[in-house]
Amino acid sequence: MPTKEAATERSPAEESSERLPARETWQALYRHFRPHRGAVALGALFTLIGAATGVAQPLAAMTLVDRLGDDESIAGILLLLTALVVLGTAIESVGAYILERTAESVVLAARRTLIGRLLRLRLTEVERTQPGDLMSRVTSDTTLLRVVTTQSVVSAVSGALTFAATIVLMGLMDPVLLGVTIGVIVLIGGAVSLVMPKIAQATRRSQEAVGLISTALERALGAFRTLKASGAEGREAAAVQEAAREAWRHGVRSAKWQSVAWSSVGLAVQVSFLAVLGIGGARVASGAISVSTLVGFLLFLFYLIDPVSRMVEAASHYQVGSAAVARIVQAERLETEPTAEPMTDVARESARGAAGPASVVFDEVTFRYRDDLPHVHHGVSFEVPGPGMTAFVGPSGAGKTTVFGLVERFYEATGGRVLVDGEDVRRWPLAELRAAIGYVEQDAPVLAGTLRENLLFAAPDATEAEVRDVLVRARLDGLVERLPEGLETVVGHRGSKLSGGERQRVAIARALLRKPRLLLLDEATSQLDAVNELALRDVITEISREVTVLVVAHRLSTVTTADRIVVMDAGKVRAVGTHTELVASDRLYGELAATQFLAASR
Ligand SMILES: Nc1ncnc2c1ncn2[C@@H]1O[C@H](COP(=O)(O)OP(=O)(O)OP(=O)(O)O)[C@@H](O)[C@H]1O
Repeated sequence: MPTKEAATERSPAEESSERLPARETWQALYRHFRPHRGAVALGALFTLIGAATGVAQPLAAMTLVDRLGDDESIAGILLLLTALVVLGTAIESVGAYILERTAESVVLAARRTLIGRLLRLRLTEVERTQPGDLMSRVTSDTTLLRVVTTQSVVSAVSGALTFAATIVLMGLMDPVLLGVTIGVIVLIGGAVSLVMPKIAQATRRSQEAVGLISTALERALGAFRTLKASGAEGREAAAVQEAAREAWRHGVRSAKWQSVAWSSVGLAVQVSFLAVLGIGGARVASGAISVSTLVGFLLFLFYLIDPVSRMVEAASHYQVGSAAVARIVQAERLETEPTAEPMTDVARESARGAAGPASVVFDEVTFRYRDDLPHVHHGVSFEVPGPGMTAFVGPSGAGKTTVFGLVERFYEATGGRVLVDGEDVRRWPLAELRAAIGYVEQDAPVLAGTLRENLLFAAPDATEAEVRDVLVRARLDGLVERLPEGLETVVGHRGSKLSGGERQRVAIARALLRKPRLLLLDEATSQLDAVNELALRDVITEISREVTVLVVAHRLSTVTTADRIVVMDAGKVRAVGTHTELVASDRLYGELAATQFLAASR
């Protein structure tokens, strides 16, 4: 089922239905081939030597036939033929191994580049794509590069060379028969060239469908409980199966055209054989050529199957590869975040920790998530000097979480300025900015893996003592003690084996372990029981004496003690003050407080 984004935007999957111009396809394929050209050349050399021994075989066979006619011994020539076969096979198999190995290296390099880029993508780019489709580009499309950048290059080159050599030898034997052969091959070759673009098109569609399978599966498995609770297994399975069927349909279409191309090679040779047999027979009868020449020519003709098939194969692999490379190029073109930015003085000082708790200033910030969407922030301004706790409250959709997204520079303000430590976040090196911040997202994501991996995720160098300390502070020590495997307990996909409250505490512990100068908590304690919530509130209050803490809260009871409360409504700041001040001065806050305290007293 299409999501809101999918309905309004062009995903890379949709873009990939457009073909990459031929020149760009060549360039992209060459980029993948270039680092391995040495290995491919070596593989090609072995293949060529192997093929050369193959070319020598008909010559040896001709000599054998002549000797048979002259009643001479054939033992020597038989030995030579056997040696040629064994040597040719051995050399060719070494060449094949080198090429296969190189092919794997091409795939590895393409995957590494893609993975490196994907994890550095801008959030906006990820939001407008389908993760499943991106995954299939890394896993499935890259595998289609393996053949085209190695085996096909060699096949094309060695095929063309052996084809030329064979044609020359055939021409020397009998130009008339060669003319007949070439005539048939050109006719059938012309037909094959019409088929080639169909292979590319079918492959492209098939790969797009593979992307859809991943997307549909990711959607279903990512919300597995909801899927089951909604009784949607059948419908979702049908959607995935439909995508699988689509992949099959186009895969079969590609296979059909490929088999048409390949069987045309056989057809060309068979037809040539019949033509050569007919015309050659007449020429033998008229004494124009000898029997051995005709036999040799016919052997060469069958030998021609190999180079011609190689060239056809290379051409059809090129079509498959060009479809895959177009999808890879589209993924590579998605915008990434900057990595190496120069450090400004303020950033450098802050990074050293010299600046203590961070300050945050929003100066007339305007923001919208996409150009086609309305603004979410309409001139948001507030100042948060560190340390202390500042709470953001207001109706759902007011733009509170968006404040955090802009501080982390997940998104860039469309107008105004966001300052951290007095420095515009756009002038901060991203890594340094984020190193100063601990962030607990609204739905407290926990990653698959162990509890320890989750805690160390944001601070891989934390010591055991620091981990233990944070466990106590986040009230997780009891849980860890209860679990037979303690910190090594596997928490399941997105922490599905933990309770909602436990997930939140893990997320808080993870953020604390980072020792941030600025802590962003988005509804971080909403799922905790009263006792744990109170305890963690105390911990956070204590932390806020040294660190700047920003919290988004729906339950006002959790933020009444905040040093400062920013009331947001419809993308604007309507008031800033303490709880007591706001109850007296701001109507919206007063209403929120009244409703919530009423609710609490029921
Ligand atoms: N990634 C996004 N892409 C497009 N629109 C978004 C995105 N995230 C949020 N929005 C929209 O921006 C507006 C503000 O969202 P935001 O999450 O900042 O609100 P909030 O005040 O934190 O709400 P809540 O209290 O419900 O969490 C909402 O209308 C929301 O639909």
